[in-house]
Amino acid sequence: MASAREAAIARRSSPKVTDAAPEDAQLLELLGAAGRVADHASLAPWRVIALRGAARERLGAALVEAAQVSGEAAAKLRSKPLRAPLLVALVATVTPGHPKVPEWEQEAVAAGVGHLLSLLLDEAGWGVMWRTGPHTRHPAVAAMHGLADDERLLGWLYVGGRIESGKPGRPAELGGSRFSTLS
Ligand SMILES: Cc1cc2nc3c(=O)[nH]c(=O)nc-3n(C[C@H](O)[C@H](O)[C@H](O)COP(=O)(O)O)c2cc1C
Repeated sequence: MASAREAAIARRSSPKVTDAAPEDAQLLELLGAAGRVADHASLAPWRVIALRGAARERLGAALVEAAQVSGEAAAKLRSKPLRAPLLVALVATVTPGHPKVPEWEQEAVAAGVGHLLSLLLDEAGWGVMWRTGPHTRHPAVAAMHGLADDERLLGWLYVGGRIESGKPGRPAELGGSRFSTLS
């Protein structure tokens, strides 16, 4: 098993994947670990929804409704969710007006779960790519997922069988101005 550091350095996004996908049981196991991110007041302000099969077609239809396009543009948009056999929708379940934990902190926790889940899926050998787009928070897209009023979509992890690209990932070294020390 890779160390957390080794897994982070090895991780890279997979824009193209095969039709293989992890079962719900494996997703649940990995989510148990991903849900261990730091979480102010332990609100667990997140949930995920696995979209498989025809649910991806319903998402495509919701994207077209959101974009108000037709013809070729609609066909292109409708097919986007079909690029992977499994889409893991990442949802921030925000408690508004919490006395200690503002909304941005709750979204940060949900995003942390998304990043850690993406890392764990990558480490388990799956191809993963986090995708969003201009319609991620459109009401039609929220309705397709059955989101409640205080739930916000953070995008989808597109997951499938990994195709080795042979291309190197981004370098792990930090350049320039991303680190400084105050003392
Ligand atoms: C919140 C979020 C949304 C993203 N949305 C998209 C997207 O819609 N389209 C895309 O090509 N990449 C998107 N990305 C970036 C890719 O997932 C990926 O991280 C990037 O291409 C860098 O490649 P790497 O992860 O292999 O270093 C998104 C990443 C994050 C964290």
